[in-house]
Amino acid sequence: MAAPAGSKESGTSLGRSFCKLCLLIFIVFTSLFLVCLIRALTFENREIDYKPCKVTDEDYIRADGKVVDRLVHSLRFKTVSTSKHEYNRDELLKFQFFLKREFPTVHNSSLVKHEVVNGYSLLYELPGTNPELKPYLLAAHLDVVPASDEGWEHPPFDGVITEDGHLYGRGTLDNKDGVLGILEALEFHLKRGFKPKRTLFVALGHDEEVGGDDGAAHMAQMLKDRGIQLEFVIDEGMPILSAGLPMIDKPVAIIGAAEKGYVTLEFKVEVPGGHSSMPPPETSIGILSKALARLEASPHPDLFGYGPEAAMMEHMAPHMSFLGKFVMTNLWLFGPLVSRALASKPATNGQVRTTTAITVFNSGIKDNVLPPVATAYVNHRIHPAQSIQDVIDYDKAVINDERVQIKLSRSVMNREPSPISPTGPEDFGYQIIRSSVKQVFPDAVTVPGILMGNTDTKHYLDLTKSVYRFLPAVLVPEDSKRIHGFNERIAVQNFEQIINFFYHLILNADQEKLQVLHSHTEEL
Ligand SMILES: CCCCCCCC/C=C\CCCCCCCC(=O)N[C@@H](CCCCN)C(=O)O
Ligand SMILES: [Zn+2]
Ligand SMILES: [Zn+2]
Repeated sequence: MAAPAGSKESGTSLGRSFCKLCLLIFIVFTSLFLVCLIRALTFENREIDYKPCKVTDEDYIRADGKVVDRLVHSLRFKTVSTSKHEYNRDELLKFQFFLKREFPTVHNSSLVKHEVVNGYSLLYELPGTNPELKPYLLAAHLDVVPASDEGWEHPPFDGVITEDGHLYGRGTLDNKDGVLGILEALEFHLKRGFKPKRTLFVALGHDEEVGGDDGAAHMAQMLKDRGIQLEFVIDEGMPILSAGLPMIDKPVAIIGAAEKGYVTLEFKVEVPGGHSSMPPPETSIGILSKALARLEASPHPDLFGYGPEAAMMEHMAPHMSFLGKFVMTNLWLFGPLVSRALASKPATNGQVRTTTAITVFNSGIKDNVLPPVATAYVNHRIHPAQSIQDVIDYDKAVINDERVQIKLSRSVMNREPSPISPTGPEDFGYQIIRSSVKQVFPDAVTVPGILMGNTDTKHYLDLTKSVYRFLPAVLVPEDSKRIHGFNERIAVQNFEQIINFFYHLILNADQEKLQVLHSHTEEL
């Protein structure tokens, strides 16, 4: 017969049950710990380091007065794009003539074919001596987003260099650093008699910030019409993060093997107008504002592990502290923790979900008139695991108000997320970029990742599967606010590194095939 509740016997059996539970919990946690420990200890670093090009001290380009002056002068051209087909044509032409004057070897060498495309984009071809080798393409863009002096420590188009060695200006990070970096490296190569074995293209678009339809799209079509397929493309993209990533204290070069999708949705509320002395309970502004507030309060789902972000963290594992390796080689268990860490900052939240940014709100006629229409634009950057339709369906469900009309904005080029480019040990383009990073930034860890922004590479996807978005600007996550924001700036010393990255990339890409330096798997 069961002992009555509260008697001595029931207390003993309760104690026994509690001990069994504690033992079970201990066994489960110990087993989990042992599984994680074994995985961390046996994690195989599959990276292979390849033999980089041989360089000597003369092969290093110094950002001397003239080099820096060229970048400073470039920033002063207000090559601003405002909307599709709307960009400053006069400033683009002035910039174009400046580049022709400042890079005479690039523009006059018999080794270089140079074309002006659709009036303002610049396409260069350096035919290789070995036609068997597939060409590659270096891309950048000449245009910038708008900027006014307000909010800037130094006027955005003055090109001021501060005492701590930072050059301030619109375009220093996005993307005149890329344009001048490529041209400085190419001019240096050509002056030293460089003749490529592998054909090299350089494509400088003039309207990337408004979709690239007039620039990169035309250059891509020209290459397609010539029957050209590319070994790889590298364009602006992710940076080298010198800090800000969990459990790693080395600089991390994130090579964008994919880029998120892009969709801007128009939200509209139309109601009868009228006299503001007899208002309804909610005006069009009130209805739309509440709907948008619901959108901001309901972030799109966390999709950590459904895109390249998990591989990015796993590639960091061999370079982390033991705790970091313990966590990053066991994302099956710690993934939610890592994704929460990434989601905690605007600069890294875009790695784990589709982001939502309310960027435009228009409404109102006069202070005593009820507004008949309220309109807002919301810009989403779409995680590779979602589609434009998924985003629209989610927003509709969150807003859940028939009075709010939702439609695709026609003023911009909406895009699904890109395919994910190969980043394996044998993938030529990815490994060439890795090798070049290591030659200029020997302490940096290189990992594949996803670019949250968008680039002209969407126009080159038919020419190769190997598309990478990377530029070795050395940043911390907080610097992301400077891109398209106030006080965009680059350290002059970092610009010198960018030039040398492209110098080494051009040499490394000119190899016929990868030559293994050593494989980490041999170290185990
Ligand atoms: C663990 C990952 C941490 C990530 C931290 C990243 C910090 C961000 C630093 C650099 C990002 C550079 C982005 C430059 C590429 C974006 C270029 C751009 O502005 N593109 C425009 C194109 C608009 C086209 C119109 N449809 C854009 O994306 O808005
Ligand atoms: Zn850009
Ligand atoms: Zn931009």
